Amino acid sequence: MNNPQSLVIASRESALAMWQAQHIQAQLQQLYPQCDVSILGMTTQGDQILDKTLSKIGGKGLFVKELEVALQDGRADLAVHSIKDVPMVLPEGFALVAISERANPFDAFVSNHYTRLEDLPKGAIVGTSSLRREAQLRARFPHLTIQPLRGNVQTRLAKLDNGDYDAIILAAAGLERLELHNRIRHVLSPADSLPAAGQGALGIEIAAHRTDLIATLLPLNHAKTAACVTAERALARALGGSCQVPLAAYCTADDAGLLTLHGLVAHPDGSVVLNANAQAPAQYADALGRAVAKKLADDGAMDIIQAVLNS
Ligand SMILES: NCc1[nH]cc(CCC(=O)O)c1CC(=O)O
Repeated sequence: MNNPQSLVIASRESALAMWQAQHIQAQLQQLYPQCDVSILGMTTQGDQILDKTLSKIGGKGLFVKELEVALQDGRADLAVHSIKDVPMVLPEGFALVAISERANPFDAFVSNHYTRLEDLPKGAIVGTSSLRREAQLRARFPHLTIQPLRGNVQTRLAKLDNGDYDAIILAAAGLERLELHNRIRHVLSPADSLPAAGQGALGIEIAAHRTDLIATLLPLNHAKTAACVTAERALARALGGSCQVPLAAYCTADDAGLLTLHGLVAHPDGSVVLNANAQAPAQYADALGRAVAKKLADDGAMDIIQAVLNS
């Protein structure tokens, strides 16, 4: 059935999540002009619990669970997520049907007084609550002080502007979507900060029993992005990854469909950084992810990950 009468999109209520839901809403409205496409905004546990480090309270699933309940009970047809916030293994009964075209995949350096990471003096305070960002920063710039920073994008910027930090690291995509690109001083190269699996891409989730929606939503899928994100997520999944571990995965595709996947696992203190990469045609995206994960595991990644999970 490719002429839906109505589609309800479940979304978190943060400004970034709402922008993302509206972005998909506009695409669906263009595909199906007769359809009534609406957004159901919801607050999730992840939005409410701001006082603890996210990795200690259950991780990324906290941002998607309420949306999944709405999918399950039929209040919504699809959920739009930043795919980097979606756990590598979906709960039983849910499926990702589409991954839309990726925006800027990189991390951004944001500061009111400095232009680049290289310019920060010894002891300068950099805000991030991502173990992935922290580990890479500590390895490359051991003279910096890393301090936790949570909240939505606007909250984090307000904490920077208060003077609590000399600089903060945020995903470039989030800032660009919110028309805050003027806050970006410098986009970090993958060598300075390899991004999280799926960073900058959106994932469309449905309840698995809603097979009627598959054909409807398939046009939202961007094949090249989907192949890259599939490889990145396979790597993260093979290493038991979530935001609870300092893990990065970034894949590019050339015009012939050849994927190049980079993976990184690092100790949060920056003392060990493991890198691995490999190439494969797009149809082997999942195997490519597992192959790079295997290289990292052979180099000792599981010891680092276990130590972090036990700490
Ligand atoms: N962890 C929160 C989150 N989830 C998605 C984005 C940005 C958009 C994206 O990566 O697609 C952000 C903000 C950030 O990491 O700075």
